[in-house]
Amino acid sequence: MTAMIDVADAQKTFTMHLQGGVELPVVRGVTFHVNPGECVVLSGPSGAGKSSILKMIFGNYRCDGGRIGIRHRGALIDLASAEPRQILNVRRDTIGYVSQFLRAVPRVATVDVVAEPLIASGVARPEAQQRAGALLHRLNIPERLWQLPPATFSGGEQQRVNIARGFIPELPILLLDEPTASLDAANRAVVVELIAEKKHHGVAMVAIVHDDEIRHLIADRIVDVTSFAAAA
Ligand SMILES: Nc1ncnc2c1ncn2[C@@H]1O[C@H](COP(=O)(O)OP(=O)(O)OP(=O)(O)O)[C@@H](O)[C@H]1O
Repeated sequence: MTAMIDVADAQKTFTMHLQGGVELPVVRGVTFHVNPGECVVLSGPSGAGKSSILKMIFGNYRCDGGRIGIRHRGALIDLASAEPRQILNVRRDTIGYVSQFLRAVPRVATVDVVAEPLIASGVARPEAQQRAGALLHRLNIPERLWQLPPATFSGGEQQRVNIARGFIPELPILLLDEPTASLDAANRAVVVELIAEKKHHGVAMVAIVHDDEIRHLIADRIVDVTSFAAAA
């Protein structure tokens, strides 16, 4: 099977320019792949480099070496050496990222915050809003809140809006950074279902989850990043 994500020997060292150029090696030799329809969960203790690896795959952190192979519109491209414009194209058409926190534009109604990625990809506004509403409904955001901006919502409500916004586009790769962190059991179960549906549609996912129960429910494989820790 052709992998959607193929990371080979990737490494990252942070250079602390404000601390006299101190070098902080974080990971090296990062090697794993993700097939379509598969969810790989990164495990390892706090500070081991899980989020850094996710950001390397999203092109937020540039690698110092190795390859981040991404299947984009049928061709394999290396994000480790890609130009910024190509990274933006990959984010538009191929890789979605669900971060832990919602970064919403002020004064935009919740339903539009969720619908926006679909509208940006060419879906007509009424259909995008209808699909956004269906997802908000599944995630137990009451309809009376849909026209309000999410800025004043509770932490868990904001996270569910964020999940809806992250899951709504139909992209072939999805990166999940603690998608269930502040959710109750019922909403955690909805997220597990949404992940299962993405798998069914062939989406390749890389996730960070600290909850052991969720990890075992969603993981097809677990990659322990401790083995990639760079010696300081
Ligand atoms: N932008 C950055 N600049 C400098 N150091 C960084 C940066 N991002 C991460 N690090 C360092 O890299 C190491 C790994 O951090 P990372 O967030 O990837 O770990 P993690 O395994 O995701 O941890 P946690 O489970 O606590 O979120 C940490 O020591 C962190 O301080």
